[in-house]
Amino acid sequence: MIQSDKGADPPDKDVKLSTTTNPESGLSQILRLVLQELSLFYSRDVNGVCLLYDLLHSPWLQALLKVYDCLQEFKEKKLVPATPHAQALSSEQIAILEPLKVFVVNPQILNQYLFLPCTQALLSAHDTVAQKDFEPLLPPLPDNIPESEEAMRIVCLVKNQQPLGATIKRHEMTGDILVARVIHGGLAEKSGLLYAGDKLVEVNGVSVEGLDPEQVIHILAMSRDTIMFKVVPVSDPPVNNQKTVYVRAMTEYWPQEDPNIPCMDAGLPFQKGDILQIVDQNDALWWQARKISDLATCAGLIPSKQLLKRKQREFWWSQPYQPHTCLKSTKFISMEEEDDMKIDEKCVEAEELSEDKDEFVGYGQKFFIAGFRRSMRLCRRKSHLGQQRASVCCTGSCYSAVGAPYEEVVRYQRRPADKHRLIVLMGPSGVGVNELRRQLIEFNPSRFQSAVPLVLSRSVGDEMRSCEMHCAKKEFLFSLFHSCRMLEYGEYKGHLYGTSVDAVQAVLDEGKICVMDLEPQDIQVARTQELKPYVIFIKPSSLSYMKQSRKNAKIITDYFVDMKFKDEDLQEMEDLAQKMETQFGQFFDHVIVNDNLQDACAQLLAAIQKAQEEPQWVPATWISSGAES
Ligand SMILES: Nc1ncnc2c1ncn2[C@@H]1O[C@H](COP(=O)(O)OP(=O)(O)OP(=O)(O)O)[C@@H](O)[C@H]1O
Repeated sequence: MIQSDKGADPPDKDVKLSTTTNPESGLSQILRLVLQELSLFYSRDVNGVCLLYDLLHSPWLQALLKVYDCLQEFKEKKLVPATPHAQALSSEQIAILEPLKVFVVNPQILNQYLFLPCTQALLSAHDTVAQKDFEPLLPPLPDNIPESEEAMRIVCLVKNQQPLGATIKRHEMTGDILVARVIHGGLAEKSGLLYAGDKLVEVNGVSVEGLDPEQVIHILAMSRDTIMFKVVPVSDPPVNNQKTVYVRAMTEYWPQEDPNIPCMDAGLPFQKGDILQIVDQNDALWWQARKISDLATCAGLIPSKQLLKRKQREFWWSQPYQPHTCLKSTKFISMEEEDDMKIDEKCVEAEELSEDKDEFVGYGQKFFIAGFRRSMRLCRRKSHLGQQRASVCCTGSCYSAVGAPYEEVVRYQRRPADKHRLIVLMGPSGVGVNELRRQLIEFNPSRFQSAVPLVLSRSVGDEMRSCEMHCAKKEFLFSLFHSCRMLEYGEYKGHLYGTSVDAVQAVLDEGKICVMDLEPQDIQVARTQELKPYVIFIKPSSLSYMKQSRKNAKIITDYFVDMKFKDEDLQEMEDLAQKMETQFGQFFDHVIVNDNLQDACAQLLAAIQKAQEEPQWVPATWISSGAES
């Protein structure tokens, strides 16, 4: 009754299925064997054997067994009905089975099976398809179809909750109304009957000749249960044989604010960092995509990479002139400039007064965490070096990485033998980045570690003794800046220091997880195949909660050390966090709100575990084909 359309064989994963569906081991084969066996008894006229022989030869049983075999064999394939009345057949069979219970081995099982509601429903559905008994009834085709209309196609779509998923346009020269695009996952695409380029002749029986697209849309909006199109099919329907790609949105897009989108309602809004599945890139200007958080829905229109870049450029030119650090000349710091870069003296003085408090005690021992000083992030921010580095490292890579609107991504799962991913913590000053890092390392020092920074050897003095730092010569430090091997750098107590890629690698080589904090503008240097950083943004909680929870917390400001948070500090923290999210949110793999410190620590541990053990979206350029999951 049900036949295959001779589709492709089921995939390898269905090995079990394919062995059980071998016709040779199917029910038909069993029946053949039984018949052979019975024929031996037939001549001896064993009681009831004749009856059984006839029963097994009956066409209804043959047909039912064939249904069973087909269902087994073509579970994965497109099915077509082989008989128009499976239901009647099953009732007939139930009636015949009843008096034959004595002869047929276990007829009750077949009986029960046929009575199951799901079997009944299946047979009913089968018959509906076989008899083409669809609702609603289509109006009959007119008898007098002129010769010239032979190439027309009548398409009837039943309206449901789904969008129609097609856009129309008027041909500039001919004025014809054409299907402009068919959106993936919409009603039109699922019907397989409408294609971009089809010319609309009638909608719901109304000729569209001379109408505006808006008027056609109005007719469509008025239709109730069904929409009937009469179309002249496009001679060469477009074929989408492009591979589906996944991208991370590096910018945001709001169709409602874009007057150039061909159809606002079909637009897909997205935010920085959203992962998009791009299903159609046939149009050079407008791609079709879905968010991976919503793959079941109809796709939407998004600007293509080229179009979005153009929009970005236009936006850039429309803004008032602002000097860009990337445009500054590339030069290195002279000794005099080094002196100019001295940290705020008041800050140094205050820090030195509180020197002892920079030591952390774990398990009853003095415990120095490499690169960890509470004042470091503040000092780094005060440094002029950040700008210098921007000019060193931005040649080429800066614009392309920051400016690319979409970044192709793939799923990556770290294999147990691979090095750990670098964990980068980021957040506004005072939010608790160092506190969380400290707690993490203290919790499990054999698993988590910071990278040991380098410091200019000539400047190491007594005041640096409490920090774990490696001394380096100026030429060496600068060669690292030059080659972008310095992840971050700044001043500490007036001394030039930096954390190199090699310092991170040294931690990773020990099989540990390297945890470091970075300023958002430094993230590009760390985003390499080598380090595969996982960026966790630490976000402040609500102002009211912060006022309560940070009552006894201490911060370092420009002028004071170990000062209590003032309301304006908390407000500043919130504003800065917002700016960071707006500007750099696309780089955040995970966000933790630092409400309760213990909760935040637990979340941090869980996030790090996920980063190392579970598949994550990473830039495609980080992954060689062998490593992709
Ligand atoms: N969830 C929290 N609840 C209460 N206090 C907290 C919490 N998180 C951090 N703190 C406290 O807030 C103060 C500032 O934290 P921390 O030094 O870690 O900030 P930071 O983000 O590293 O900023 P900076 O680098 O400028 O010092 C510390 O006293 C810390 O103990």
